[in-house]
Amino acid sequence: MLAFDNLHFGGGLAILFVVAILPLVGRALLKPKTKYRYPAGPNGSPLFGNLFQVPPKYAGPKFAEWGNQYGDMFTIRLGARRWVFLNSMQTVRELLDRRGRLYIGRPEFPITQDILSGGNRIIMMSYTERWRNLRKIMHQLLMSSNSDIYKPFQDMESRALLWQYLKSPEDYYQHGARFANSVIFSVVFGRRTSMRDENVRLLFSTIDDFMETQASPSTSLPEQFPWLIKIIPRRLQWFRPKAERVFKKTIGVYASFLDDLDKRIRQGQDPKCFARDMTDLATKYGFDDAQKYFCAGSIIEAGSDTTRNQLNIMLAAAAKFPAWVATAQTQLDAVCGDAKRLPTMDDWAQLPYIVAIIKESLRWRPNMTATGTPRTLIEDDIYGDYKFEKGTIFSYNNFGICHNEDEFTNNEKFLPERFLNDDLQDMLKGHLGFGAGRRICPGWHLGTRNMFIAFSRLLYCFNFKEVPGAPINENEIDPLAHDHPPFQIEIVPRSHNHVELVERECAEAGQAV
Ligand code: HEM
Repeated sequence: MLAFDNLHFGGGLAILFVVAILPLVGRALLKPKTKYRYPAGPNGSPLFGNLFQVPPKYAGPKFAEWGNQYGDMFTIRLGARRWVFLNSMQTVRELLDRRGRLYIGRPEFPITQDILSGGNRIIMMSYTERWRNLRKIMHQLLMSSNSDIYKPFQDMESRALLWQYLKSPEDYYQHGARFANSVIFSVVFGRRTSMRDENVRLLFSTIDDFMETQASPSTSLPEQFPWLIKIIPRRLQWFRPKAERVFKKTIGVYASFLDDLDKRIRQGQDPKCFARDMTDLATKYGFDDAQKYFCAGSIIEAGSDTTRNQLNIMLAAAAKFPAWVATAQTQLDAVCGDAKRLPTMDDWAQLPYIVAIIKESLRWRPNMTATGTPRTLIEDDIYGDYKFEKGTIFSYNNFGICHNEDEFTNNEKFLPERFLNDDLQDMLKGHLGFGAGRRICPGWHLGTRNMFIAFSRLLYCFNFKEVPGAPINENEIDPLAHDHPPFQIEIVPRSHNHVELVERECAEAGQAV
């Protein structure tokens, strides 16, 4: 979808201006640069390239189709920029992993990063010293040796999750959102959250604002023509007022998290949380206030929505393919008995099937990134017959690879068994759910532990069914469904004993939020 929704008179003028100069720029773009050689790809229009062939939502199947047509790689042009898509696990491993040093930048996002995020969102940051410092802070916070620190929060919040599923299963999507948000908020700011918190509601609305603008490569016309921003007079930039408003709102929400922490400390509380160390580290690296706010806020944002979506994906798969749920429950019952006790993180080694479910849920449907996450090449590179120019954008064709029969047989089915192999315990192997190379998700360890505790407990205590007359469309699980259910689903306790177990073990955690 193009960013024409709030078009006003200034916007109209700007578009006239753009249309007038595009032919000149188009000619320059089309000039062949014989030094470089790129994989083939679908034809597009001279000026906009393939921009209008990309569906604005749920673009995965279109990219899978191109992947099937062109093999290992294909090239498209979105606006002014050339994108190469990698269509096999092998090319992703070779280019993004083995040559990760080169494939480490991010493209320019002149609206969603420079204006809407004030240049501060780590996910869209180019390869700069600030990005390197932020990654160091994230690693310090999220490294696996810290897992004992976040384990109690995951235990408590997953108990609250079960309680809420029991009491109001129709709000399952909100309970998942609260679970994910409260774990990361407790780790970073030392406080649990509830969906009634105004700040949590505002946080999710800032994520929506951001994702709506950024989600698809074709979301916004000027974003695909970065030079445009530089030449359109500022007062004619029709996208700017909204982006600036969102930036202001986002900074306000993030600042309120740190202000609230300061207030609690002044009141004599001594919350043990990472925000305190993070602020010291950010000061050490010379971050200004906005950069500090985004450092904390980005972790909350990244840690909340991804786990929430992953829960929705697992639920959809459970309702559509009940056979694997029965296998999971047999293993859970063997370890925890008949509603005797809840699974815990210490059961990890005895529950390999749950670990396989985590990996299959990351493969079966993409979380936020059906078409992968882009990165830019920071030096020229040669691969086989191809020669790529520095600055070219690369992405892994996430949906296309995961739904290619040569990579995954019976790819449409949810089959955790496919991951029951020697690589089972390497949570980054065999799928692209956490990305690849040096931009890989730094929160993968926390993310997988979130999934383990939530998946195992939910599958132990509940059954999931499609609602008659409302089949789940697994190709359209809305990743931004904060205020409405992404699909209808029937959630029922497995037995009276399981109800009693949840009442007994989870009431305290659940009633407090
Ligand atoms: C189910 C859980 C999660 C999934 C599926 C997920 C997925 C992803 C993906 C696909 C990327 C892009 C990687 C790339 O470009 O190759 C990413 C980046 C990132 N993730 Fe996660 N993530 C999850 C949980 C988390 C958590 C819990 C945190 C932090 C608490 C986190 C923090 C980040 C950050 C900061 C980045 C940006 C890294 C960069 O650009 O350098 N994620 N994540």
